[in-house]
Parts: sequence; structure tokens; C-alpha cells
Amino acid sequence: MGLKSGSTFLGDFLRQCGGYAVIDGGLGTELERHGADLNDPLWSAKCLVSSSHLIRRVHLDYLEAGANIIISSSYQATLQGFEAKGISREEGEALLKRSVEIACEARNIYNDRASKGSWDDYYDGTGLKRNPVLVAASVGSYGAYLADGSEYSGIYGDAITVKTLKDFHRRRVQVLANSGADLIAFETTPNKIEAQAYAELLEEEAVSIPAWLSFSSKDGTNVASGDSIAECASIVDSCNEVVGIGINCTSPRYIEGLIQSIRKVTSKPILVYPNSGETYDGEKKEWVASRGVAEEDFVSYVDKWCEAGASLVGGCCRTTPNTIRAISKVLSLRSHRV
Ligand code: MET
Ligand SMILES: [Zn+2]
Repeated sequence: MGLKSGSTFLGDFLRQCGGYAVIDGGLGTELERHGADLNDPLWSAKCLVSSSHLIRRVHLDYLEAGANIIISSSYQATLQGFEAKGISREEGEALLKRSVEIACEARNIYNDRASKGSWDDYYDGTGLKRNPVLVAASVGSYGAYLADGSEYSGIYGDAITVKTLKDFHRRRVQVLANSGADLIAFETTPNKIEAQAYAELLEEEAVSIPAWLSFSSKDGTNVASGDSIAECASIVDSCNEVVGIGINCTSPRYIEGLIQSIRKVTSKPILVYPNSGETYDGEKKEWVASRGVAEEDFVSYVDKWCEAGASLVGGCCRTTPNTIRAISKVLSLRSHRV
């Protein structure tokens, strides 16, 4: 896809969806809920090796809950992480591709089911009712690879520069760009240097599919490291390959303010998929439940986020197909208004 088509890619898709699109919910969370043990440096990517059927099932659950965009299980799948487990470069690349294939298989099953559904179930006056679906290849941050929660601190230390980050991500991005995915989702970006690294990498490598980039935040004004969201978003805004900018894995209560800051520096579509509002304890590797937001409360924010300028909404860690079903209802009511 050339730059020109890249620049209208997400806008065209949003129009196809009626103005608003639904992103899926937490993948890692759902895999765990189904019994997977993700206490591993590869986290959800551990299932790529042993339980791809479970990953496919979770993608399918999100599609059936109304998701328009499903994000692959490659968040914590890195060639470096695979190598540390004795998995060769070649096998590691095959696993990265496999993560996207599994998501594509889920989309095929979903499409088949929808077209075989009864006329009454699926006919909505405009044709067969089947949500348009994109598959996004997940790229987690360098902090996610470290597997110590640093995607929520953004503190990488002085030895880590834009250059080392580009080199860290380069091959994985190349492989995922040629995996059959529709776009790349750079998730949980915690600082400015990593945003800069992604933007430069997309340009240097002439990546053939578009990308979106989302940040994590702990306060509603800055990304996790303390760099300002406005500054981070403008770095990304100037990269032609980036078709959407947003926030993920952040408490719902900070989202509205963050959208307003992003809106000031970009006219690209804004995406948000917050977590449940609980906090991740990187040392204990568990979510601290105390300050969570109930499912109904999460959903009550969705209209506000859209009014502030978001057009793609989903959920991150600790959200489930129920959250996505509820988001999908709110967005489809809004879609009918556009
Ligand atoms: N897409 C990833 C997942 O839900 C994002 C994780 S954020 C720590 O599994
Ligand atoms: Zn998350």
C-alpha cells in the first residue's frame, strides 16, 4: 500500500463501520480466564507455541461480541525473547507470522458463520449483517519484552536510545508487515524515544502496511514516563505511515483528558482501549484490584470519549467480551447518527 492510500486507510474503514469502530478487549486476560498460565517472559505469546486453538477462540469471542479490529498475540513475542528460550530465529519468525494467521483464521470462521446465518438473524435491510474486520499485528514496547512492567514506567535507562530501540524492533516489524495483517498496532508505548523509534523505523523500512500507535499513561497529561502526551502525539502525527494515534492499557478515568490533548495536535483518527482501571504490579506480576472500574462504569464513559474525539474504542487488560459487547452497543447507536 502506497502512502496515499495509507493516509485514507483508517478513514475509509471507519466509514464502512458507520463512523465508529470497535477494537477488541484484553487478549492476555481472556487467555488466562480460559486457564492459560501466562506467567512467563513471553506472556500471551506463550500460547503461540502450545495453545493456538485458545488464541483463535478468544479472537472469535471478541468478533462475536462486535469487534471490528482484532489484535494479534504478538504483543510480547519478540525474536530476542524467543531466542532466550532456545527458539531459533527462523522458528521465531514463523511464530510471529503464526500469530497473525491465527487472527486471520478467526476472521474467516466469523465470516463463514455470518454468511451461513439465518436471513432473519443477519438481514438488516442493507445486506447481510456482518461486521467488517481488520487484523492488527501487535507490537508491544521494549518494556513489554523486559517483562518487568516497564511499559508502565517508561524508564529504560540511559543505555537505551532511539537507535537501540529501532534495532530492537526492526526485524519483528519487518516480519509482521509481511504476515498478512492489515495494519500494525504499536501498543502501550511508554515514552517519547520509543515513539520516535517507531516513526523512524516505519519510514526507514518503507513498511508496506499502515500502523497505529498507542501510549500508556498514569495521569491523564503525560505518557507513562512523564513525557507529555501532546509532544508524543505530535511526533507520531508527523509520520505518514501512522494512520491513528491513541491510548491503551490506561485507566478509563484519564482517557477523556488524554483524547483532548491528542486532538489538539492531530487530525488523524484517535483510538482508545483502556484497561479496567486496576494497576499492574510489575514485581508481583499481578493486577491490583482496588481501584478498578466496574464494567457498567467503563461503558458509561464511551460517549464522552467519542465526544472528545475518539472514533475507535475497545478494551485492554482485564476487559472481556462482555465489555466489548457493551461498547459495541454504544458505538452502533452513535453510528446510526452519523
Ligand atoms: N493486546 C494486548 C493484550 O490485550 C495488550 C496488552 S497491554 C499490557 O493482550
Ligand atoms: Zn493491557
